Amino acid sequence: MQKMKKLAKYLLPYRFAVAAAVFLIFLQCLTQLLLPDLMARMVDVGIIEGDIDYIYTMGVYMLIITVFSMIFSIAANYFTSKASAGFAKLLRKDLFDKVDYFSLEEFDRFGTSTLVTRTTNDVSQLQNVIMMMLRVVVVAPLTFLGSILLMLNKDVTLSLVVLAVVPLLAIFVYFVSRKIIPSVQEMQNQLDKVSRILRERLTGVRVIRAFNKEEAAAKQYEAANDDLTVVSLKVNRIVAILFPGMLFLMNLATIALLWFGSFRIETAGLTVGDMMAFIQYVTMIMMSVVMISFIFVVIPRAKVSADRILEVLNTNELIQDSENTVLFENKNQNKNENKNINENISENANENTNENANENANENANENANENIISDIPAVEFKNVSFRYSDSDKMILKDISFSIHHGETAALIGGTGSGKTSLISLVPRFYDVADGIVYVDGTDVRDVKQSDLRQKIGFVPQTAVLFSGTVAENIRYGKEDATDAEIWKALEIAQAAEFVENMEEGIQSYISQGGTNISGGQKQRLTIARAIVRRPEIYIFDDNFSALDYKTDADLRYALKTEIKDAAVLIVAQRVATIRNVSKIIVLDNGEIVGIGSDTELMETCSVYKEIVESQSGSMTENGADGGSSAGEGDNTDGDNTDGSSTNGSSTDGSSTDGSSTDSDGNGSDGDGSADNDNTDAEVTE
Ligand SMILES: Nc1ncnc2c1ncn2[C@@H]1O[C@H](COP(=O)(O)OP(=O)(O)OP(=O)(O)O)[C@@H](O)[C@H]1O
Repeated sequence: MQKMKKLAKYLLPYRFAVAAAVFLIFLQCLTQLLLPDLMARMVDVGIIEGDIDYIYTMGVYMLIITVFSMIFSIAANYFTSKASAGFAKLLRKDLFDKVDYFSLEEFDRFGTSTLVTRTTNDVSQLQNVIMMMLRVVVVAPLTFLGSILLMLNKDVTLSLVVLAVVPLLAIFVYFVSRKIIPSVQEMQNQLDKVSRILRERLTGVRVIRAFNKEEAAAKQYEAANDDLTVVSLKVNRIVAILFPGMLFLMNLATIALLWFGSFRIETAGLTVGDMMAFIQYVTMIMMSVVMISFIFVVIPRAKVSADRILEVLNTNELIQDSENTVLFENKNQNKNENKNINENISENANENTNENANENANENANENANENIISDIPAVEFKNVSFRYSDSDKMILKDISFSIHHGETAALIGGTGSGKTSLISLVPRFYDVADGIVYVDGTDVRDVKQSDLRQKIGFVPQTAVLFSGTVAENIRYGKEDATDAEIWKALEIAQAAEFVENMEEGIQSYISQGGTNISGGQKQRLTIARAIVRRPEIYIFDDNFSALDYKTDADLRYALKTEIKDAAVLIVAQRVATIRNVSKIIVLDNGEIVGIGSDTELMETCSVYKEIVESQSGSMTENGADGGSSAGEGDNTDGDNTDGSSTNGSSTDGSSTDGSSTDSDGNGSDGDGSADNDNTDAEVTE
């Protein structure tokens, strides 16, 4: 009941349409009830007594009533449609808004397919039920009671005989409908399953083709489809019993009526017209019982849909803005004040020292400021952070502490599943920590509005996601009012300007759904441009550069470095070569930080890091020895080689040879890459 109340509020704005519909259906129902009596009189007076005028008069009355009935019915349908469609519109909107604010925890819990089915199919189910209920709720009881009263008015004994069948019908309907409810629930779940498999198969079509898995995919879909068919058939079998069963009972009532009616005509003076009216009343009574029983079929379905919808609407997002959110501005103000104070202090201090020393100190300070840290308060700081997903007890991150300042770049490296993506998801507060605190600009991320927090962050997820629309529209996801010039600048930094220029309509070129008409690397670059266009204070890249060839990767990082000097950058990387020049490398192993430092430091102190480096140069050696021809591995090899020669010459002496052996594969582009990389890497070096 509580549930129904919650859903009824969506009908509230359409209460006038509902009231009008109910009133019109009521009128239609009354007109229907008048007809049998008019017909009875027509037969008894007009036909039996041969009064033609009376037949005409009654005929005209009946015609007028029927026309009115039709008008009422059409108008009622208009209002019921208006109310039910409006209800569905509001409900869909609320569902969408709700889901829009779900944190990733809720998406993980529900899954995308069921959220789609709940917002579409389940809402349509409720819409249909409302349409039907508005009619049935008025028609069924009114017809039922009206017919009984009119019948009793004509012949009480005969009425009682006929009415004896009604409880039989009611009991039959009750038992059948009880069987339907669980099957309907199961049917809805199977429908979810089919749509989930369909979605997976369709989005993964390339993988399926590449691995010749069409048959397996078809089999999996077939199995789910079969399950759905089985359970749908089960429901329909019950429905199939229900209606003939009811018709049988209705016919039984009519036979009983004719049998006993004929006696009543002989003995109690029942007229033929009344007998015919009786038959119509019985039909109307049975029809109203059928209508009510139909409710029993539809309501369980609607209940399942309502439950599924309410489950979404009643979900409390695990991540919500706290009641007393603070503004970053305050912090920044403090920060600036602190900065001013520091500047004053250093000015005073400078005045008191000798001039030469002063100049040197200033130069050093400026260099440091330009290259590295801009303010004392870290842009991102993890303090003893532990984290686990809500559906599991296993701690994915354990006691993580590190910080990144504005103007600083840090790289996160570690094996697959070591927790890199989980870690960076905590910065924009996609998830909440289990323990410890994540600070952004010195403020606990739980203390600020999520929108304020995310405004500061340019997050590029691991999987490149583009929406159907133009390149410009996709980039403007990052900044709604970005000018064309800003978009081009972002594209330039993301190394995407060239290929967008070559597209027929430049930034107005259309990207099809999911970005299927551009390459993986191009897609990735557009998502990077989308983050850059908003000029955030913090950039987070989740292993986005591995989809790029090494030259583009290096060019992009160089452009980033020169264009976004003040921002803090956190890069998740798989290819060690791409981050070896970063001064702060954070090594993650099994959810724990096992080393923080520069490449040189880590090579000496961190066995996990050394292992990662060696494993990647190891694969290089194998490639070299085997004359490996994989383009991807070739890229990697070049990368390591370049990096090795520019930063760690001694330790990667071996890779130098590997590099040349890969080049000797005749991979021209690799050769190019390494030449450019030598340059760029030197410049990227922090
Ligand atoms: N939504 C989730 N719910 C439950 N567990 C998850 C979820 N996402 C990831 N995990 C688990 O958390 C662990 C860390 O995963 P994470 O994606 O953070 O690793 P990663 O280092 O980014 O891996 P990769 O380099 O392969 O992207 C894994 O064991 C994974 O199974």
